[in-house]
Amino acid sequence: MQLVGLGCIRARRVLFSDLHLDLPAGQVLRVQGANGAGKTSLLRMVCGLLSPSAGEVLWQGQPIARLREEYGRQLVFFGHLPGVKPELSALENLQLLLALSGMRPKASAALAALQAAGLAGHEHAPVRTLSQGQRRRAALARLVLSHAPLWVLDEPFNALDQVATQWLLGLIARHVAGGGLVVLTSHQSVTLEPTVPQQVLTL
Ligand SMILES: Nc1ncnc2c1ncn2[C@@H]1O[C@H](COP(=O)(O)OP(=O)(O)OP(=O)(O)O)[C@@H](O)[C@H]1O
Repeated sequence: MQLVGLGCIRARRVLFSDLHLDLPAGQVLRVQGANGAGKTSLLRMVCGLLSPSAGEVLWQGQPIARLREEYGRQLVFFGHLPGVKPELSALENLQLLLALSGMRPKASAALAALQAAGLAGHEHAPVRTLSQGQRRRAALARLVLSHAPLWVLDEPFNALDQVATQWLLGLIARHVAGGGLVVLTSHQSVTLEPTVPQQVLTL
């Protein structure tokens, strides 16, 4: 992925401009900065959810604005809010999230992903009955099954305990080792495994 001369103006305020970055596969880009610096705005641009004020995002050499749905299938976006439906169970939510990205895994695989996310015993409970951290674990479980090469994760460690944090760090390390690309923000001082190639962008 390349960011080419990317600029962002929101509410008449320039958040960043002329941002150039080369992001080869097999690494993590960690975006950091103060509240309101523009981290989420940048992540939304990377996903094609927000149009840049200037410049463009290239994926495999092509502007993402031209790739549209084809690009959407190549990425997983995990936003600030976990995006799970409270009335559905953890299993149903996971199956729904995967179906939206064109995947129909067997129930056994989805159950195994939830168990890997530490939700054994909660697979069939409505998500509204789960804690904040458990809800986020349920939403993050899709990363276990996803084949998308690009993960865009906005504050993925929020509300996660130590065990879940280590689990997610392991998932990220495995994804990157397999040639995936991860763009994430985090206010927590979470340390990626030392083997994970990392770039840091401060806005
Ligand atoms: N929908 C919107 N319309 C107009 N301005 C917005 C909108 N969303 C965010 N902004 C403004 O853009 C700026 C950057 O917001 P953004 O969410 O990208 O920051 P952030 O770095 O992710 O912050 P935080 O660390 O608090 O999550 C803020 O000043 C915010 O007020």
